[in-house]
Parts: sequence; C-alpha cells; structure tokens
Amino acid sequence: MENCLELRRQNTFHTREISRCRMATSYSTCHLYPHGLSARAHLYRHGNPTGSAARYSEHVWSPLGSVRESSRNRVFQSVYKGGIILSCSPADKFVSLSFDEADDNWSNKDRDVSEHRLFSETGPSSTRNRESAFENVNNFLHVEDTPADSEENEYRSADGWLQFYNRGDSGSSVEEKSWWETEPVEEGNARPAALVGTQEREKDDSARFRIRNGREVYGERTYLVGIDCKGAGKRSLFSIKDSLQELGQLADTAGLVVVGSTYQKLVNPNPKTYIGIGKVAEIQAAIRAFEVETIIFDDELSPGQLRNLEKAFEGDVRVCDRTALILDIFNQRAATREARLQVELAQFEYQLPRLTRMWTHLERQAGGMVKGMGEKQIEVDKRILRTRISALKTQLESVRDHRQQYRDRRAAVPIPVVSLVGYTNAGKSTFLNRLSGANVLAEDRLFATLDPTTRRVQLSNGKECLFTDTVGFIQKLPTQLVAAFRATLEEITDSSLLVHVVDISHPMAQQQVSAVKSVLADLDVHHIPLLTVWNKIDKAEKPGKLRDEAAAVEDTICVSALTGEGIGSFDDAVQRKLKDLMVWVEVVIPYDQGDLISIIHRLGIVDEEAYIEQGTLIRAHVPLALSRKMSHLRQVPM
Ligand SMILES: Nc1nc2c(ncn2[C@@H]2O[C@H](COP(=O)(O)OP(=O)(O)OP(=O)(O)O)[C@@H](O)[C@H]2O)c(=O)[nH]1
Ligand SMILES: [Mg+2]
Repeated sequence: MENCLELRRQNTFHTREISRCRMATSYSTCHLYPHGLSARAHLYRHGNPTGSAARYSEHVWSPLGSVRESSRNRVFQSVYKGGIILSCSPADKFVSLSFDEADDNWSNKDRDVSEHRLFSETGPSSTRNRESAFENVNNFLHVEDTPADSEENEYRSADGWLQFYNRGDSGSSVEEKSWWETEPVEEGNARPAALVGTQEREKDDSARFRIRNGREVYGERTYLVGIDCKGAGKRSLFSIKDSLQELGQLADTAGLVVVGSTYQKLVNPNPKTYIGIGKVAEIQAAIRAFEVETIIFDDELSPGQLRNLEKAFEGDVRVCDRTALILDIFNQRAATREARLQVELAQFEYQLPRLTRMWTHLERQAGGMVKGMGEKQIEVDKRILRTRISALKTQLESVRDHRQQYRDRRAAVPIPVVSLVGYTNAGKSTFLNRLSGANVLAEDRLFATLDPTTRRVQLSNGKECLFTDTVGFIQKLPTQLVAAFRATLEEITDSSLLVHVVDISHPMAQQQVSAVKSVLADLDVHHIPLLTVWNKIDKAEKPGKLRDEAAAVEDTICVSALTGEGIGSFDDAVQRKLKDLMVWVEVVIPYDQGDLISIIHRLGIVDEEAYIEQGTLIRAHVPLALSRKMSHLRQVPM
C-alpha cells in the first residue's frame, strides 16, 4: 500500500502492557494495543512511585479519524510538551515516526519509509497545523489483517502494536529517569485557548473520572442537540424534551457528563446539517461557554450531515449521534463472544458509509502533492471494513450454530419458555432475579443486559418453565443493531409465552409500551400469547388507581420486582396461560419408559393415572411440544 503505514498481524506479540513510558505531563504509563481497525491507548497516572496506577484516559485512534473516549486536546498537549514519538511495528520491523520540536517536523528515526515524506510535506509550521499533522499520523495506521481471534481476550490481544511516548528531556532515555523525577516541561506561548482551558481544568481532572460498565472512563463534557419535527410522518412517540432526556440518560450510561442541551422546531431535518445554520452558530457559542468536548445529536445523522457538522464546528468537538452512542454503550457492555461480535458488526456497518469524512481534510491540507490520495484511501479503508464485516459474519455463524444446538437440546426437553421483553430499564432482570433467585446484573442504567439469560423457574403448582431475560428495547433503536442482534432476538420468537415488563412508574410509560410493541411487530411474534406486567408499582404515584386500571385490562398484572408484591398473581396468570397452551392427551407409557412419566408430571397437569398391562395409562394436559414427542404412544388399547 503506497503512502500508507501498514500494521500487519504479529502473532507472537500478545501482551497488554506494551511500553512503560515517561511522560513530561502527569501521564506515566501508556498501554497501547490495536483492536480491529483501531488502536487503543490507555494512559495511566501513578498515584505514587510504587503505588498502583489509575486509568487516566483512554484514546482510541482509528482509520476513521476519530479519537474516542477522551479529549483529543490531551493528546495534542503531549505533542507540545517535548514532542511525541509514534512507533509501530509492521510485521517484524520496527518503525518509528517522531515529531521533532527542533526542526518542527515529523521525521522517521529508524528507517526511511515513504510515508515519512508525506508527513514532511504536510509538516506542521504552526500550532494548528501540528494538530492536523498528528491527525494524519492517526489516519495512517491500518491493520491490514483481521485481528487474532483469541477466545476470551479478543479485545486485548495485539496483532501489531504501537508505542506512544513523550521524549521528555532530550538525551535521557526512558530507563534513565523514572516518571517522578521528571521536571515539568516549559509550556510554549503558542498554545491555543482551548488547550489552556483544558490545562487549567486538569487540576480537578481526577474528579472527572467515572466508573462505567466496570471501567474508569473520562467524563467528557457533552452537549445534546435535537429537533422537534413537525413534518408528515416525522412525529415521534416521544416529545423532543423527553427524547433529549433519554439521550442524556444514554450519555450518562456511557460515562459522559451532560452540560447542556438545545433543540429546534423544524418541519423536516435540514438535509445538509440536520439543524439550521443559525442553530449551528448558536451551538458554537455554547461550545465555548460550556467548554463542550462532545456534541450528540438525537437522531442518526447521514454521512453528509456528519461531515458538514464536523466542518462547521472546525474539529473543536467530537460530533456523534444517538446511534453511535448506543453502539458505544453496547460495545462497553458486551460481555460474551456473541454479543461482542454482534456489536462489532453493527459498528462496522454504521461506519462503512461514513468513511469519506476522514480523508477530506488531508486533501485540503496537502494540496497537489497527494491529490487523489483521499479517494484512494477511502477505497482501501472500505475494502478493509468489508473484509472485516464478512469475517465477522462468518464468525457469528459459527457462534450461532452453538446457540442453535443449545436450543435444539432445550427443545428435546419440552419445557415451556417464557421470554421477558420490555423497554430498557423496565426491571426485566430484577424481575427474573425475583422469580428465580438468579443473580443477573440489574442496575439503574440503560442496556444493563445484552445477552439472553435463561433460568429455570418452578411455579407454585410445582410445574417448571424457563424464563429468558432479553436485551431491552429503546425508541429509535439503530437498525444496524436490530439486524446484528436478530439471532439473539430470535430467542423471543421461539418462546411459548411473552411477558412484557413495563416500568409503570415512568412518566413515559405509555410511549415506551408503544415503542416495544412496534419492535415486537417487527419481530413477527403476534401469534405468541402475551402477559403484561406493570412493574415498579411500589414507586408509582397512584398505585391504587393503577391496580384498578390493571384489573380492568385483560392479562395485566401489577407487580414490584423489588418488594415482591404481585408475584403470586403473576404466578397464577402464568399457570393459567400455560394451561391454555396445553393440549389434552391420553397415552400409554410402557413400563420401561418411566422417565417420561416424571416429565409429564413436571410439565403437564395429570387428570388420571392408571396401571394397565401394556404400561401406565395417563390422561393429562401437556405442553404441545411434549404431546408431539408422545404421538406414537397415543393409542389407547381396547
Ligand atoms: N422501585 C423499584 N425499582 C425497580 C423495580 N424493578 C427494578 N427496579 C430498578 O430498576 C432498575 C433497572 O432494573 P433492571 O432489572 O436492570 O432493568 P432491565 O429491564 O433489565 O434493564 P436493561 O437490562 O437495561 O434492559 C434497577 O435499578 C432496579 O433496581 C421495582 O419493582 N421497583
Ligand atoms: Mg436487564
């Protein structure tokens, strides 16, 4: 690949800690590993010379040009303070590109690679250009091959690797001085105002770290933007304020800190910039006033809108949309291999049409020297993404084969399966825990559950059934996600009974119910009987009124998964529903198949049992699947 630095798979290298490096700033250790197409760096700050390291920030570079989960400014700060060395290892070679403060240029210390020329040509002469040049370096990192697919540590394995460290005082090596001996480097006067602000804020930076999904994330200052669409067919179930509030909850789940929000009333979204030009200017002022680092739009932006908005905000902030945010949360949460593959697939499919944006700035800066380069790179990147997408699909197929085998095994013992479905945060997992005594993660965050968890539950009449907890739904659910999670959602289509769990204490409960119904309609499950559970009755403002309302609606039960209220009525309702689903059979079970009799007792309702010469005569109501299994035993001898 011409003019492009390639990182190839390096199977021998599998370590999380790649380099211990000294930073002139408060960073002291940098762990860097590539993941998929992107490279991920964890910068650690040590509390004391021997003590444990606290995650300071995480930077993700990707050929898509985005730096995620941290403020980009932080990376650039390190550039100003004594230069940066970016190293990478293609196959067995070691190449390092460094930014040299003295001659104000990027250079290649170890060997002459063609990319180096490109950096020199676009080399920074001003502070602003320096930032852009650094972005170019990020954009030149490619993982050509698909990553090593280790079972448990897929995300952590390194296929190629990068090193990123600050040189600090010239001449001293990393080994010679430890981080605590480092003198602060003089700061130049040329730093832009935004960076000064960031520097000042650094004092209370430690307060900006939050624990989310088991990791420490940097709480970026986030601003939310939505539109209230009046156009035909554009009206959403949720009012714009409620939708923005939910977006804020999603942002909080991802670890971001919402500092403000705004919306605009429009007939239709602006095809170029989603919001109007005047609103863009207003948001620019808000960015300065609130020191915003990320802007999130409430709807999925088209690739063109995203590009135009990034241009309008001049790269000062990260622009992202609801879909990217949801995908990011799913990415943080994915725990099993299947969920990780599904999320990665959804993310790549989202990124594919958006690839164009990252190369445009390159052409702009580099002028004639690399004309056409951007175009070429888009093609290369698209090819890489497509290859990765098809590899992921193949891997998913094999994972799904396992799931199918599991389902087949389950079908062999025809226990009725009851699926809990509902809006995210409705209390499905808490409810399952209450019913089964299981310990499924339940927390006050959106999308706590991504993988279906199935537990055996014994009803009060002694009958057994399986309860499955599923991924929660949300309005404006990204289509890529529904497609990627289709196999997981198919668990629902296989069930005997659906239980729709509603957070009845939520002010938007009715809208959430409608959103869930529309996803269920897409899944084509109208033939499966449904029970509705109004959960969190303990929290509702007028529980008495709700109980009366529920009594008047068919198959609706008020419960509290937290206190256990209403669980008895729910149990009765499930028994009733399951009995409705049973069929009446009359069978003679040969004496050598005694285990079948115990299955009938466990799953069905036995009306009569008698011992005759050929075996045990049973008249009972049993689940349809079980009756099918016994069809050959159904004749009653004269
Ligand atoms: N007061 C009250 N809180 C509840 C009740 N049921 C669940 N919660 C709380 O609601 C929050 C969400 O519960 P989860 O069980 O995680 O909800 P979920 O539907 O599984 O959510 P996702 O997995 O994100 O789709 C948790 O903080 C629970 O403690 C209830 O009956 N009463
Ligand atoms: Mg859950």
